[in-house]
Amino acid sequence: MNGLETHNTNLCIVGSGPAAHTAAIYAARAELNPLLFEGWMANDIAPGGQLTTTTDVENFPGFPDGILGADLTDNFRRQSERFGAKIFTETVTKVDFSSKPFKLFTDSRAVIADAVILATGAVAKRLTFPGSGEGTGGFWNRGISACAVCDGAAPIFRGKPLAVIGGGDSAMEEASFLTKYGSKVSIIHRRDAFRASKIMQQRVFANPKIDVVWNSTVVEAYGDGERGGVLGGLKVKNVVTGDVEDLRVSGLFFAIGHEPATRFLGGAVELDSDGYVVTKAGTTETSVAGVFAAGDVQDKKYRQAVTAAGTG
Ligand SMILES: Cc1cc2nc3c(=O)[nH]c(=O)nc-3n(C[C@H](O)[C@H](O)[C@H](O)COP(=O)(O)OP(=O)(O)OC[C@H]3O[C@@H](n4cnc5c(N)ncnc54)[C@H](O)[C@@H]3O)c2cc1C
Repeated sequence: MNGLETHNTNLCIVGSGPAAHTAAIYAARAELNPLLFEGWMANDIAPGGQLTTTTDVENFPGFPDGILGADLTDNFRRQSERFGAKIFTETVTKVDFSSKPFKLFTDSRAVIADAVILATGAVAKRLTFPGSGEGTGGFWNRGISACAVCDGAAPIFRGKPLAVIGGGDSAMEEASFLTKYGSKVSIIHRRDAFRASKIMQQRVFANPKIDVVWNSTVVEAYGDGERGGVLGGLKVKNVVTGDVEDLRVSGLFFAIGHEPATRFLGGAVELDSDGYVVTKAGTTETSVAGVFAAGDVQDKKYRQAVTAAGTG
């Protein structure tokens, strides 16, 4: 097909996280000979998906001592391969679901598939400022996280002041959740009002462990002199007055939303207003019969490895 190497398959799986690999393990064991495209830095995430961007995963059953995210995804991949799933480290850039069999394209391959499982996940949005990154001088995964539910219970946050950036329902939920662990939680919001639902706001305002830093953005994260390379605090700028204040915290959680990886679909299946694939309630069926969606690409509520694996 147009000079591309062409493959025919019963099932093509797009993605590389727990949803994609669970689907691959089940399909391979059912002798459907699935082809899986794990992407090559698709959405700037390594093959393996979001878990490759974190350290210890402590809430995935079967690993009582926790497991590194990268090791867990390596295990998923090995298990898929063990049962014969064929894995390509390429990103699917285009699809054609207008007729059966379905067609999918990477830069070098075309796939003709009877069925498709979309498991391309989502990306937790992050902010960039001095100290927010990885490596030397940055506190990503050393105090800064984009997932309070995943990381909030870590010992470095216990009994310490914490902060959340955001103003929507997730920010309210994450701040409330973090009060179980932190000594107090500051929500930093760039406006003078939240867009979260009223009930979520009320819960936050009624919680004595939460305070709100209105009209403010974080301009810098700095380290804790005593504890080496972990987060010690933030420089927070009031966008109205221009004043910069110091906020001592041991944890900072971005709760500014996720972006589902659905652009490459070009409208081939129905998406909701936030860009997530719409599935029929209680199933993984999309608007196109024979095309299924699993994991975070169709789930903006639970967004956990175990739920992604469950739908896969
Ligand atoms: C920092 C952080 C820490 C987390 N910690 C935990 C935790 O401790 N416990 C927990 O349960 N959950 C945790 N999560 C959430 C968990 O990682 C996700 O819920 C889960 O990984 C979602 O799995 P998924 O299969 O939907 O896909 P994802 O993990 O989102 O992976 C999908 C992957 O598919 C690939 N892809 C995307 N587009 C294409 C394409 N067009 N072609 C080919 N490949 C493509 C990319 O590599 C992409 O990353 C964490 C998330 C983050 C961001």
